[in-house]
Amino acid sequence: MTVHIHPSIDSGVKKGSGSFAGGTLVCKCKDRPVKVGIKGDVAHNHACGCTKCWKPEGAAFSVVAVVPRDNVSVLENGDKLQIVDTSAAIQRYACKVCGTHMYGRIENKGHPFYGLDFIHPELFTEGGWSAPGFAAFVSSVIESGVPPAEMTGIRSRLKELGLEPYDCLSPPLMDAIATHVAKSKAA
Ligand SMILES: N[C@@H](CCC(=O)N[C@@H](CS)C(=O)NCC(=O)O)C(=O)O
Ligand SMILES: [Zn+2]
Ligand SMILES: [Zn+2]
Repeated sequence: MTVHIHPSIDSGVKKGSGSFAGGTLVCKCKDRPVKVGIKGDVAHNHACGCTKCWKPEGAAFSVVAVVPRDNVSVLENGDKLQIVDTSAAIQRYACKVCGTHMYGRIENKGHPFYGLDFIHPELFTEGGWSAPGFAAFVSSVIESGVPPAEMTGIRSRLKELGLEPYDCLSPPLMDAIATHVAKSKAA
């Protein structure tokens, strides 16, 4: 049985061009799609298995990356955007009509990732963005209904795709969070 992770990587992870200059994210609506402009390439692109990140139909994982918040601007039909969960650390702005998450923003200035917005690069009309490099919150797919017995196959497939599976974030990102917490405590 083929394990489906996400349509944009199921047939292999496509390398980034190394010179992606940004582009436009577009929601799934045929009528008045929401368009969000992104300047520059994405960073820390990864697959995320958590229940909060937006996944396309049938996908077990999302593909999500960050960009500086100043590089994000709503270009068209922003009236269709609404925050999915105002109590979450990441305020995810989704299209009210098709449900696509267009960007996630952190408003808490004390959060380790404040200043970065979360986006789903598959929504770019352009190609060449930096490829996903690891898989985060892998065990969390069970919370979305994946049978625990499938986890060995899922982790093997992620490794085969070159996406090292972690049940939280990758070690460099966990270290960055811990460094932020340590500095905040010392201050
Ligand atoms: N097991 C939880 C994990 C949720 C979680 O912590 N997600 C991470 C990765 S996106 C996060 O930083 N969430 C913050 C937020 O959603 O605001 C779930 O699947 O719902
Ligand atoms: Zn839409
Ligand atoms: Zn997530």
